[in-house]
Amino acid sequence: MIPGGRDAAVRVFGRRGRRPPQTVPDSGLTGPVDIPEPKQPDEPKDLRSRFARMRTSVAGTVRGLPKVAKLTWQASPVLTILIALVTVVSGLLPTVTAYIAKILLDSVVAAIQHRGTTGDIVWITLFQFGALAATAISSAITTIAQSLLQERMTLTIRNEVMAHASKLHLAYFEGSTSYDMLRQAAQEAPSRPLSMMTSALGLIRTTITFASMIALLVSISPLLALVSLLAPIPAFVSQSRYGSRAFWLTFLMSPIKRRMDYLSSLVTTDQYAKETKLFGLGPYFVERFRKLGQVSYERQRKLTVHRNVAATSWGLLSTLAGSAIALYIALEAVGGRLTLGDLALYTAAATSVQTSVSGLFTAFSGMYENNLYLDTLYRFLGTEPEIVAPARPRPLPTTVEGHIRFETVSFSYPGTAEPALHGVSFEIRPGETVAVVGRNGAGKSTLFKLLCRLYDPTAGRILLDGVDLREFDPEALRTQISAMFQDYVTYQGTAAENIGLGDLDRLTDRPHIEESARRAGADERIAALPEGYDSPLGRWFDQGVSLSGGEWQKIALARAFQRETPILILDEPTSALDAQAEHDLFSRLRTLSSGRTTLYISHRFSTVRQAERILLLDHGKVAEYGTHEELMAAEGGYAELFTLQARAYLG
Ligand SMILES: Nc1ncnc2c1ncn2[C@@H]1O[C@H](COP(=O)(O)OP(=O)(O)OP(=O)(O)O)[C@@H](O)[C@H]1O
Repeated sequence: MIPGGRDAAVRVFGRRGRRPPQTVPDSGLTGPVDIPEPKQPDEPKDLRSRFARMRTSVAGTVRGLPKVAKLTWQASPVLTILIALVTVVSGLLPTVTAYIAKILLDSVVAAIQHRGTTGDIVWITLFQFGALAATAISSAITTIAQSLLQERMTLTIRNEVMAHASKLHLAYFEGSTSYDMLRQAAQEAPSRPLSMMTSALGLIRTTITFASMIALLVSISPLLALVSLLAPIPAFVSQSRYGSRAFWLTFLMSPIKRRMDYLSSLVTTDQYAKETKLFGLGPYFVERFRKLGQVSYERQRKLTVHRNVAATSWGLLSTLAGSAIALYIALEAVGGRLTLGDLALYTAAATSVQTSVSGLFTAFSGMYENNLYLDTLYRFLGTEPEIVAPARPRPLPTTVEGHIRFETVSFSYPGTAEPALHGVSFEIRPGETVAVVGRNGAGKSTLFKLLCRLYDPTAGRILLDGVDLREFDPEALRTQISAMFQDYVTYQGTAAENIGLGDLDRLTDRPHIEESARRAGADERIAALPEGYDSPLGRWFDQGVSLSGGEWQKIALARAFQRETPILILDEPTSALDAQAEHDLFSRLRTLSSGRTTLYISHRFSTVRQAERILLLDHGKVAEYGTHEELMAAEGGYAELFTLQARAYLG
């Protein structure tokens, strides 16, 4: 679902539109390509609210500055000081240059009229050279400092984004709005603080130029100063308006861009290539991508054209004012009220004030636009992880026994009405092995996720050795659990790394890794690889070995066995294993799980019956719980499913 999908659909088709909202597909795979955007905050229409909004955005932008300055300082104090010094100097240079030009012209006139010497002219030219050289050097320093800062700041921010993302709760990654925010923070935001800083420094530099120039202008003609001041305002207004629209479009485009990225990955990633080819989906996906791209381009085109046409039209007003000023000065010179040097100075000053004012506005609207992106970054960085340690976490017992108790646990995934678990109560004694069974969607994996505290129950509680899981530090709790999930990860690394990552403390402990591989039944295959445990797995490597599905599953199992914990959780551990490998694993599991509380999910009843107790879930509720014999004798749901499968085997 895109954020506000249903509302958005209503906006597109109307309340009693051509199609009922629920039939509007927003996956991007079929249906209209003009995927509606989430609602953009309304543009204020009347002057008063526009002014109020401007005040808010100025305040917001200014408030954003200290954070950015801090980031820049953190990235490099030396470069920050350097760039600040150069800014002040380069702010003054245009005024100095203009003043030197005036003196030079006046000296030339004086020399012509035999009131001065050529020596004066040489000196002034030397000064002029100095000022021009300083301008060139300061601009070079700015470029160098900026690109170095850019590198460092991008690294700092990407680090922060990664560090924060690694702390966030699982549900955050599963919501589409938060996913968009994460995408913005990871891709757009890293370059923004420096742009913001550059704009802010530009603002300071321009202010210095502006103040010194205006001082010159006011002393000669206040009217001239006023006209130069007012002319560029319209250009600013249009800039700030389109700046915010550009942000919204990039942000809002996320849903459409996300679908484009997905379509592109369907065609360009090895993972999907087989199916895409078999079903002949390639050209279809390419065509969908093209259509979505067209919509995205059209929206971007409209904005770019409007933004630039408006800016240029308003900018013409400023040009007109500039020409009027030039005429005024020229007439004054003809009238003999100004010297030739004054004429040069005023022309330079007036032009400079005008460019400064529009520069000020441009810098400010740049800051405003960057600030909107930064807001997203800060909002992301400000998102509190929902699964956190309590203020005073209870220390884990020195030996965790693995006594698990669910007390009327209910759970609904965020944004869903239907509970995935409903009033679930059961108990597992320390060291016991329990198989969890049930139809697809019954809530089995959810149960495991709650036990690992990837989510917290909506109601009820889960106890480990008599203590509510929420009283422990979740990270400490997870060190007590080894788990293999249904959708395990296949790391693009060596076989040893793939297993070693299961226990960071023993990442390079080769004998232990080999033992874990033996436990999972992966050792023979790894030994047969070209470089044994050091063989790279996966296609990212030139010499990477492609493993079969079952072989990968054994590696993932070995990773789970790498940790020696009191609780072992396996979500369909043998779904990809052959019959022999499955049999071997379950034979070993008896030894492997001795003294550990073990839970596994399986749809194969031959393995399920080997568990000490069996928990049957049905529509998120505990339907049956007991030994195989008890449940068979009860002739309930378990007995029915068991017989169904057994009969199929016996023909
Ligand atoms: N991340 C999620 N967000 C929202 N709903 C979810 C999420 N994961 C699972 N669900 C829903 O919760 C219910 C239980 O899912 P769960 O994965 O626990 O089922 P399961 O019993 O493990 O199924 P299977 O045997 O197919 O693996 C399902 O109806 C599913 O649609």
